[in-house]
Amino acid sequence: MQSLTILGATGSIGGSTLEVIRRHPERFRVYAVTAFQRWQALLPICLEFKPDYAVVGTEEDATQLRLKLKEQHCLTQVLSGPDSLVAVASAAEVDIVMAAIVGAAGLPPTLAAARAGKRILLANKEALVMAGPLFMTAVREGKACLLPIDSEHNAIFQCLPSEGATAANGVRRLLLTASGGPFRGWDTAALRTVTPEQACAHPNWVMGRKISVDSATLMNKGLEVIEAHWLFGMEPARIEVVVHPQSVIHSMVEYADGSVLAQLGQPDMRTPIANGLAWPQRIDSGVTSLDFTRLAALTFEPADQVTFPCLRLAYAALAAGGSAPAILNAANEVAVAAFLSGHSTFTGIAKTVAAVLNRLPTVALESVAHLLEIDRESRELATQLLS
Ligand SMILES: NC(=O)C1=CN([C@@H]2O[C@H](COP(=O)(O)OP(=O)(O)OC[C@H]3O[C@@H](n4cnc5c(N)ncnc54)[C@H](OP(=O)(O)O)[C@@H]3O)[C@@H](O)[C@H]2O)C=CC1
Ligand SMILES: CC(=O)[C@@H](O)[C@H](O)COP(=O)(O)O
Ligand SMILES: [Mn+2]
Repeated sequence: MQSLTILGATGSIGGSTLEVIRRHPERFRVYAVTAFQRWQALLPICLEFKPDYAVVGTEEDATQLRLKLKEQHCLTQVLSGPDSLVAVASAAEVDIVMAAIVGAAGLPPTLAAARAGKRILLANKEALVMAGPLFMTAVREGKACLLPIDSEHNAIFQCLPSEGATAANGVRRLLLTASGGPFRGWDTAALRTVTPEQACAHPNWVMGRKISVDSATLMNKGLEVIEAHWLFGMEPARIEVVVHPQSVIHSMVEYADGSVLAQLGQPDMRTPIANGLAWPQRIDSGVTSLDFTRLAALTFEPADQVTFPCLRLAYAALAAGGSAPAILNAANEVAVAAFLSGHSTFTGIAKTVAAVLNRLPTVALESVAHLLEIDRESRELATQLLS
């Protein structure tokens, strides 16, 4: 029996994780679940999975949740705040941590899980993008087992030899597939007036609002290029993006002999989640088979980095190195939040990210404290530019 902490249990990835775990009560028990503001959504999760701990954002919300749980005779203890996230991610009782908080808020508990040597199922790509070398050092030093959950990276992980991606084992390039998002084929003029609802209507995947907007700007693919660089130790020039609107092929690895290995499947996150939970074994995820006789054509095209400059900005930040990916990520988080709350335009996202990257110097990352200071500064500048 393996014991699991689910960071971000009330989100889209959190929900899919619980669906897979529900099928395997003999294999997994839930040690802790966390949410931020939606403590009401944590209540039924606690009642069903009976975790030892539940963590919410504030002590006020914790009091409310405690009351409701007591009424139902549920023994789950309720904690609050960022330190409690770190505690449940690194507790000795925990074997596996699902890192599914959205954004930079997920970094401290995920880093704590790495230092504590846990099996980390990494969905929270922003943590790796902002902290790349610091995070990978923590994984190495903590002897953690880092498994990618992001569908593209999980696909690549499945297509790579067990020693990973290096030129020495004959890997020529990694090919990340991109759906192109809901605005594929649109021009910049049309993008100026799109609404959050349009941007969140992903053609193939049902996901949280922040990642849905990132998919629409192609920043998601940019973050994924940086994520692939750190996960697989692959140089940026050998990480390519190809638009594949059907999202059936989740990514590919090309080898020196010209072979291309691809992972295919339904666009359903329960597949990579089950892969991470059971690796190196395979378990039922609840995902149905692909019916090849009913699949329409699988098509491919280049990404439009002129209309969607975020992908280009991410490649540039990766090339610049040091603090640039953290600045890119922080500015993007602020700009996406402004767009989602109606305070900025869709095209304003790329403009804000570019402006913040232009104004702040790229420096070497010295420590996590230094990184968090850069994150704070970048958010401050992005907020100023948007006001
Ligand atoms: N959804 C998907 O299919 C995929 C997602 N990912 C990545 O996984 C991560 C999660 O995405 P997704 O599930 O879609 O996101 P959601 O918005 O659906 O869920 C986010 C979760 O994080 C919690 N949360 C939000 N802000 C904070 C905070 N400041 N402190 C603590 N917890 C917080 C939320 O709590 P509350 O509910 O209380 O707000 C919720 O549990 C992202 O990094 C995303 O890029 C990667 C690949 C696919
Ligand atoms: C499910 C997943 O991993 C998302 O990151 C998804 O890939 C988004 O799709 P696009 O960014 O390709 O539109
Ligand atoms: Mn992805």
